[in-house]
Amino acid sequence: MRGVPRQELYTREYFRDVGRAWERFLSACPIDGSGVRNVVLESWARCRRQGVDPHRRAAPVTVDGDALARFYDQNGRLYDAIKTCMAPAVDQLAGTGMVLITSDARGTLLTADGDPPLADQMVANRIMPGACWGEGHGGTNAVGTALTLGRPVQILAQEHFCEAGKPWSCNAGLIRDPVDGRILGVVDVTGPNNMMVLHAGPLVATLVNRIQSHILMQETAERCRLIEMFHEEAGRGEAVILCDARGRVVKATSDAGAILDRLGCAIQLQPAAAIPGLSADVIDSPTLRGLPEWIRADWLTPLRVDGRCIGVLLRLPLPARASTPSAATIVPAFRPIAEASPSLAPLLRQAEIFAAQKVPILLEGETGTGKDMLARAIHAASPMAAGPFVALNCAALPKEILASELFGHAEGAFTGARRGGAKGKLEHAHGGTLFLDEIGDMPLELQPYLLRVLEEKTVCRLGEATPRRIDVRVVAASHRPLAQEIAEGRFRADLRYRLDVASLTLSPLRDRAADIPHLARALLRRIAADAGQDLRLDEPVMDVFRRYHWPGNVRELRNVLERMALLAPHGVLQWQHLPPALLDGAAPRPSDTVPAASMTLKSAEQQMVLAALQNEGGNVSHAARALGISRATLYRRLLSYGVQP
Ligand SMILES: Nc1ncnc2c1ncn2[C@@H]1O[C@H](COP(=O)(O)OP(=O)(O)OP(=O)(O)O)[C@@H](O)[C@H]1O
Repeated sequence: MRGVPRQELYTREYFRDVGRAWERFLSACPIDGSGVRNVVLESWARCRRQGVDPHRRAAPVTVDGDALARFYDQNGRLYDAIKTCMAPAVDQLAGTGMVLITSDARGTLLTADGDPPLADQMVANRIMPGACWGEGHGGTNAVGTALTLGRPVQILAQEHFCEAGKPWSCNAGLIRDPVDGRILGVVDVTGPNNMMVLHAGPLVATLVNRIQSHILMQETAERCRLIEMFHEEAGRGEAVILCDARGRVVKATSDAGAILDRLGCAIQLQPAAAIPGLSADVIDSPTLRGLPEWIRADWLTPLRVDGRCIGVLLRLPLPARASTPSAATIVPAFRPIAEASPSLAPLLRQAEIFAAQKVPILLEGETGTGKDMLARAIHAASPMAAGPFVALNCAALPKEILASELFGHAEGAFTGARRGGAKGKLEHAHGGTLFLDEIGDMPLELQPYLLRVLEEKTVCRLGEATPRRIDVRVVAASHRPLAQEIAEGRFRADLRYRLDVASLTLSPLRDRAADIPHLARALLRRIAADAGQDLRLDEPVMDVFRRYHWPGNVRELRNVLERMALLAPHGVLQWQHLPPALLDGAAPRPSDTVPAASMTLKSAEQQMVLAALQNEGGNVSHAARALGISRATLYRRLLSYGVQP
């Protein structure tokens, strides 16, 4: 094998040698020293490896009929540029003995225009839109081989691997994206005349340049429009990345790179760098298929012109909140919970995903942790939101009444049954959500019936045999872990498995001390709004709140705040308004690192001091006197407990 000087390429002898070498190649005979160009021999070897049929007389048509219109759409920008820039050359093809071809990046032809006398031969070999001349389909040819090698290529007559190409010589150049250099497609000049095609290089290069310049102009105009939209849309202080329709970064705020790092996306925010998986196609797909996991759907703002997505704004969560989903990035139904309890953000993210499905959801958590509130938010965030939300407490009713409340009853089903029968909560909740609170207290005998309803999605009223179809999402809650109820024989394992398709456990307030200030302020805002009064919490009170054990969880916190609000004449809730139980119970928690003995002593002293102050109505002098210490000592003590006198 050797490189062949250009002037020898179009001699009769060369083509005779190439023809012989091809025959030998097909019969698997050695062809060393055949004189055929390396670029051709290497391509033949690739074709053989890919199983291309050398006797193929026509390239395969891979896109036709309705698919052709979609194909032009998908290559919209390239196709427009080709049509605009090639029109003058196409108009002058008559009498030239030439064909002008363009293809996409796979070698599927977008256009094929020829001198009219060549039309029949073009059709016979499938030099036409929709036919694929990629090397793996059409064998060695300028379009396919240029795409494979990533550079301009000429392939002359016998050098083609398939018979379909042998009547032609072709000269191809690559169209590259002017922003990132990616190959977009090919321009190719083809004809039966080797000489003419060999000298078509400048024509190919001119057409390629025109097409690339046209695309560049379009891209530049679009980027300017995107930057305008960026300034209109992005708020001050936001961390935002602006990407074009292919996910390529156009602009980013200075903090965006660091946030991306933190989110685990290792890309450098340089011009033309692309965010993998972020493109107009993904954004326009109904389920955002292909969107990388680290990007949340609500961080995306598609930017459209005439309905077409030309780019996207990616709003990143700010650094302090980047490790967990922030309240701002959580769907509105869950936002009040997230704002009051930031530590619940990961759980709410899961709830958001569960809410979107119709699966049963099980909520576990101590009393007062917010199960009822979460159930309502799940309903509001679900596709059933427009339907009813019906709640039933399974612990509150005797067995017979609970059965009738849940399943409904037929007329005469039992003494006292309603005339005409009555719907149960399951039927009332049709098209919506049924919240079964304290499910762990549902009598064992009723549990199989509920299980059947969940499995068959039908309900039979008591005293009736006809099943009625219902479309209900069940959210069940239990303040006792159901696993323990099953172990003690009070709950059926099969019902738990059915309910436990998606389960969420709300942790007790004492385990999320960081939430306490947020919760206290959120609850106080609500109490203040109800009372039509301005209410404020003194910081020392917050310290007591943080230390307290909260057996009644959020409900208890709300009750404490309501009580304090009643006692606070000027709307400032201070430590002297705290209920004694809180002062008594605000001893340091076992998790504190103070040694046990000193902890007891310290807490006893603290309780004594605070109780004295409370007894004296907050008067420091009187309390100091009652305790037998100086005012200065009392102040020092209070400061050491974190209480501002
Ligand atoms: N994250 C939260 N943000 C604001 N308020 C909350 C939150 N969690 C709970 N609450 C409030 O606490 C109170 C108790 O909540 P909820 O009734 O939802 O608890 P629960 O777990 O269902 O209690 P139970 O097990 O006793 O039925 C309600 O007033 C609720 O509004």
